[in-house]
Amino acid sequence: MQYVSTRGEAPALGFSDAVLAGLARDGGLYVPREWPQFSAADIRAMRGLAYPDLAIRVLTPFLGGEIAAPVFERLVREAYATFRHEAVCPLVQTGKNTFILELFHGPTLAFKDVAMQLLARLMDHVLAERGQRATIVGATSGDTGGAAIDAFAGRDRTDIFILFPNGKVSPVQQRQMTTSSAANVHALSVEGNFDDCQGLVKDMFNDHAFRDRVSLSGVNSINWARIMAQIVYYFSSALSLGAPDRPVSFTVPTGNFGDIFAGYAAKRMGLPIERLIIATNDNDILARTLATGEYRTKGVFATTSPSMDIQVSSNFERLLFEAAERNAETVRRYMNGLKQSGAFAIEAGEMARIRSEFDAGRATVEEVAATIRATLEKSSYLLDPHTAAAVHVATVRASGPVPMVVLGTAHPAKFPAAVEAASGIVPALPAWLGGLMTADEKYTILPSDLKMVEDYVSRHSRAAR
Ligand SMILES: Cc1ncc(COP(=O)(O)O)c(C=O)c1O
Ligand SMILES: N[C@@H](CCOP(=O)(O)O)C(=O)O
Repeated sequence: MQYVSTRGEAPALGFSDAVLAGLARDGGLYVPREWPQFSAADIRAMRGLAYPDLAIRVLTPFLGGEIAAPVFERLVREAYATFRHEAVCPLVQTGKNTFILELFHGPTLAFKDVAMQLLARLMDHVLAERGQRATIVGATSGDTGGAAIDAFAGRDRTDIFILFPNGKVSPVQQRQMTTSSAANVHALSVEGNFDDCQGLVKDMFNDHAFRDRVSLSGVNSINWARIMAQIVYYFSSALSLGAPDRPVSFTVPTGNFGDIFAGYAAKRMGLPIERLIIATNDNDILARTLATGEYRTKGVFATTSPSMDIQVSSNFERLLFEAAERNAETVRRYMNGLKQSGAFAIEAGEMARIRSEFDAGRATVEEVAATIRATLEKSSYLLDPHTAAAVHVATVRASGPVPMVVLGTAHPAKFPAAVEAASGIVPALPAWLGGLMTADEKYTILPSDLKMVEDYVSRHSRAAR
């Protein structure tokens, strides 16, 4: 299996190189050259598999034989042994034909753990085999950072630098990043918003001299392995609801478009998915794009679902590549438009292809709060604000007999203030995180300035030459 860049000007790479590369050298994102295919019979044969066994079955074709089967199996089993629920990602029924796929039973209570626990082990393995070290940078609007720090803390072959927007993440999210005592962990509070943090990360990758000097790797969903690992839970939930003999739809709380792109990938691999519904908060660039055919950035609003406070939705580039029938020149043109004027218009044929697979809707802060209240009253189920945004959109958009699965992307205890304001209930952190709110914090505040961030990373990375 080879991986190609959405911008067509970087070399195609094998699996291990694509995982270490993160962003392609032409600024594009890696995607598999072709989608592995599972027939209905293959999918039927997956019924009843435990989550790690299913992950091994679904993900092995992506490895291109580069990781020995027993090694991969061990890494997968270790990754999902960190989850506190036996099913890893359980499916909970909340209405007649509606389900929440709970993705928050990992160490940091967000769906990011599902991919990050595996990615850290894969990277460690590849680096150890090559006798190399890497410098990892990541941008977070709150959840990726904590998950990455948990997964990489104490790993000798990597130093990890997480950029989060100063004052714009929840206190629980911040402490999950700032209370690690591991020497290889660096939490950087950037004076800006998430898009600034993500822009800095991409600029570091596009500064090739810096990139090579520190052996840069990334753990955001620009890294193919993040998307790859997230494909598995689309299979697990659809199988529980009768796949391949019964189609399923998904509504996904969306920011950087990684999670829902994993659903698109599952569909391309043969999983019978009827609709993929993008749910945004007030930062509704993707809902507007689906409605108008134009991707146009505007200011970012702070909402009660901060992890989705995003304008530049990285993985939408992967969908554009597919919608343009893998024409990298079209993707380059769109991305140049985005860089120069903050906008680009998507051609009609491409928009039609996107609309044939996706719907989109948004939930305002008030609608999120009302949904938390209503779901508690109706189903005795306490939602976090991100999942609530998706439940609202699913309720407005879904109809018909096809089961609707909403991705439950975070535990409500990560956002106690918003959940309490909406429901009157203060969700408690699980016992294993009991000391989080009193532990000492350690972080560095930096301006949103490429040179200053690069200097900091260079000075603190053991991989820097
Ligand atoms: C809790 C939560 N829900 C939803 C999202 C959006 O996911 P994605 O960025 O993959 O679209 C995020 C951030 O990524 C998140 O942390
Ligand atoms: N919402 C994310 C933003 C980064 O997304 P990623 O999936 O590309 O890592 C977060 O919580 O940090």
